[in-house]
Amino acid sequence: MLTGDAPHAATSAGPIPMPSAVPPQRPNDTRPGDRNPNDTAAPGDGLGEVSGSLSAPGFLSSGDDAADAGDAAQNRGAQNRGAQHKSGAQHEATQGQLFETDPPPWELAVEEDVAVASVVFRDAPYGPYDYRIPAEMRDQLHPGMRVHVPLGRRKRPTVGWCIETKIGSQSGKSLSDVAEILDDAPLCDRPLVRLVTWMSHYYQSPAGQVFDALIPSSVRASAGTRERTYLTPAPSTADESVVDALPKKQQRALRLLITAGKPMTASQLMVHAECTAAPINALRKKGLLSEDTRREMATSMPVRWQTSDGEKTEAHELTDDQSLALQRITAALDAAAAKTLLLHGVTGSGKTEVYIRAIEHVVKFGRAAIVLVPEISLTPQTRGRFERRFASVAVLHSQMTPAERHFQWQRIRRGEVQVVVGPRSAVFAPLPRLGLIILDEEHDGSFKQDSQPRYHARKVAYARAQSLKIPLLLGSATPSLESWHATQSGHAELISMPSRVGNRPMPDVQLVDLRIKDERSRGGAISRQLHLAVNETLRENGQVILLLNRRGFATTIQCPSCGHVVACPDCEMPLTHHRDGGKAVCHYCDYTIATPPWCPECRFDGIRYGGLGTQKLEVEVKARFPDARVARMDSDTMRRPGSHQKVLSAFRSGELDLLLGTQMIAKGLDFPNVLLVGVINADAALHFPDFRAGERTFQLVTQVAGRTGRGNRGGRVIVQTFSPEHMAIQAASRHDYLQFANAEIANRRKFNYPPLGSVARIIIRGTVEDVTEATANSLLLRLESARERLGAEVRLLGPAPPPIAKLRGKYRFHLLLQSLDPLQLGATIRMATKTFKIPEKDDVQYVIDIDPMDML
Ligand SMILES: Nc1ncnc2c1ncn2[C@@H]1O[C@H](COP(=O)(O)OP(=O)(O)OP(=O)(O)O)[C@@H](O)[C@H]1O
Ligand SMILES: [Zn+2]
Repeated sequence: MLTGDAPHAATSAGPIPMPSAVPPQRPNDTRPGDRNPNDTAAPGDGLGEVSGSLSAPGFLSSGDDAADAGDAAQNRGAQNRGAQHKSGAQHEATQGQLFETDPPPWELAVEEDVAVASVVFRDAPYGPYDYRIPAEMRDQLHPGMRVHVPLGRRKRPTVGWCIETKIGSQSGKSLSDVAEILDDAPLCDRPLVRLVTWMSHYYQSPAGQVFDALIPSSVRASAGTRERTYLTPAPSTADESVVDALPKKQQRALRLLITAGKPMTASQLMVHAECTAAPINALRKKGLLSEDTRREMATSMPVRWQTSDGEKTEAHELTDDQSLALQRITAALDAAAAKTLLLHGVTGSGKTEVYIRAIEHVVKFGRAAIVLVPEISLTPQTRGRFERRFASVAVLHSQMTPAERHFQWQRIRRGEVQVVVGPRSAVFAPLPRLGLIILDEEHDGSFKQDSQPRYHARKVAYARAQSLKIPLLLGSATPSLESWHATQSGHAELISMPSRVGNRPMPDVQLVDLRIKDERSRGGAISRQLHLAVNETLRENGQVILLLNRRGFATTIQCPSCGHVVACPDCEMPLTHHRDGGKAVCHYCDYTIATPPWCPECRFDGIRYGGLGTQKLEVEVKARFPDARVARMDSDTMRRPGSHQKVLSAFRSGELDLLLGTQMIAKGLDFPNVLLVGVINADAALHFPDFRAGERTFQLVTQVAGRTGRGNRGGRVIVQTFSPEHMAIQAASRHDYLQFANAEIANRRKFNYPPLGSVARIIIRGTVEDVTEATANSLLLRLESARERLGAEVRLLGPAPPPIAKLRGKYRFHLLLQSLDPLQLGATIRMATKTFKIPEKDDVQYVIDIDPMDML
């Protein structure tokens, strides 16, 4: 979400126009296939099929809800799909075949045949292109390895990824040769290579770039390793007379190496034989030593993190809800089926304990699990909960050094790890015997990557689980509508845990209507009720959490005389005033200036800071409650590694009374002494021009409310809002997920928004505004003609300037595509962009975002 904790409501821009009716497109007799035989992104046989079958069930990508939507056009879509895709059982079978490991093709080969490698590249041209595999490399080259190959007319040596090895025909003789193999072993196994090609196809992102997302750069660069050369006696030394004929020192060194019976480096041998380098070099020259160079970790990695914030974790005796949930999960595990399960458990229902038990079941059978969590949840608390229950856990997080990351990756790949816990990229963890994937807080926005490849970890996890025939477990107190809808349409199994551990009641939520003047406090952000409640809580030695989802001090800097708003020259967004350091900062690009003392337009002395950020709230809190020990948690105060942990353990141990901050404090925290949660402005995200605004607001309020009432002392919540009657806020105040989900699904159905239909977005950006717009328009024309040629039912909207119309000095336009069928959507874009070239002088780029999570 760019650089801000919460992007500012872009008040100047209106909502993206979304006409309410889908213009009916005449369906063609021939339904568009989703793949093009020449398509670079779907190389090889059947890979296009894979993408088809993975998205066909519509789960998380929507697309087959047509049947329950009921109108004629939609039913037509359903029939089409019926014809295209096989029924459940058949479908399973196809998928099984697709994911089976093929035998190495040359086992079946006839002699004249040529071994060929398909290679993809990071930069254009992306490939895949075929290369001949020289005979001596045949046994060494496998998919998932990097190679050096000549590329282009000038035969420029280029690094590429091998995605397939196969037998080519005689014409293969004209192919260039693979020049060099760069890896000793594949960096990913075949199912992962297939995942790459699927992602490349589905997200329309070059496979070479997907590999880069999959394999950490630290692994590609062998961070923290060095090359060492090991010596062993050469075969000729088996002849005693050869050894006997050597000078004394050489003899001694060689005999030592022979009796050692294991390889040694030259320096090890020097120590053992108490000699200098000279005799060893002499032996080398005589060919009496075999050398073997290997790359290995420079040192064993120190474990740098502290595994606890002071919480004690023992195994709990399961509640009835937990036992039932666990039974359903273990049944899926035992059935070895690619089943998706949604664990909908209210806040504090003990979902983590269920995950741990499920993983114990997996580990018992020698398999391993991945647990994906939002980055923000990678607190010592989460770590501790897993690390204390399993012998071998790898926690991946953003503050690891490259060497640590590489070290963990190697451990994981060697099969030494039972559980990998990490943010979205951990979905690619190369566990050799993966048995279960879990997404905790599966609704969280951080699972979507906002740079190429713009994948969603839930969808990728789904694809990986399907291909390996293992269960995928999604957990949340506020499931995404995508996952919820999947349970309603039979694509996922719903497991509910409707009550809290120990039958603790859900906290009482009180709404404060900020429209009523008396409710607001004069000049401050804290209402009278909230003020009283904080005081009362502090008197009882309880702890308080206050949520304000906007960082900084003041969110606008405006001149009261001429109305000028100080804005970023590159993004045209209002700058946020940060009191520490007296800075004005752009939350989109981090552009920073000293806060202007007077109006830069009219020189009026008395510029005003409007709006409210966490820094200002902190000042107010300290003034109102001078005796309280207060800490602020937002991305400004949490920059340094370990700062999170420090504040949280101080809060747990009771050294702090009040924690205020952005959404960082809303998630996952489990502190029994929090008796009061205050939400300063629940509507902050409600009026965004985004169809998910209501969903985000519901999730945020429900999640932060869930931080209280987790101990024996109860808890309550005060939510300040200008829209107390809004459905999302009403439902959150009653902890009523079902009411929210049903109402929201009905809303989305009106416009076929996800999860009922699929959306894609193309962002076009450039340095000159009208050139950029013209490019967007010509892309639109191509999309229209592709739609026509494919007979695809796709709605096209735009081009229009998005709410962030300028970013980092570039003008932006976007096009939105909507369809009930993700395959038609993908095919239309693929066809339209296939040969779309923008002249270099225009300086315009475009990015495709499939299933976008924001519209900014
Ligand atoms: N069976 C049990 N008996 C007693 N305590 C339990 C049991 N299961 C879990 N707990 C405790 O209940 C608390 C809440 O559990 P947990 O944090 O897993 O909830 P959660 O469902 O993940 O909530 P949230 O969605 O709010 O993060 C924890 O302190 C946990 O140790
Ligand atoms: Zn900016």
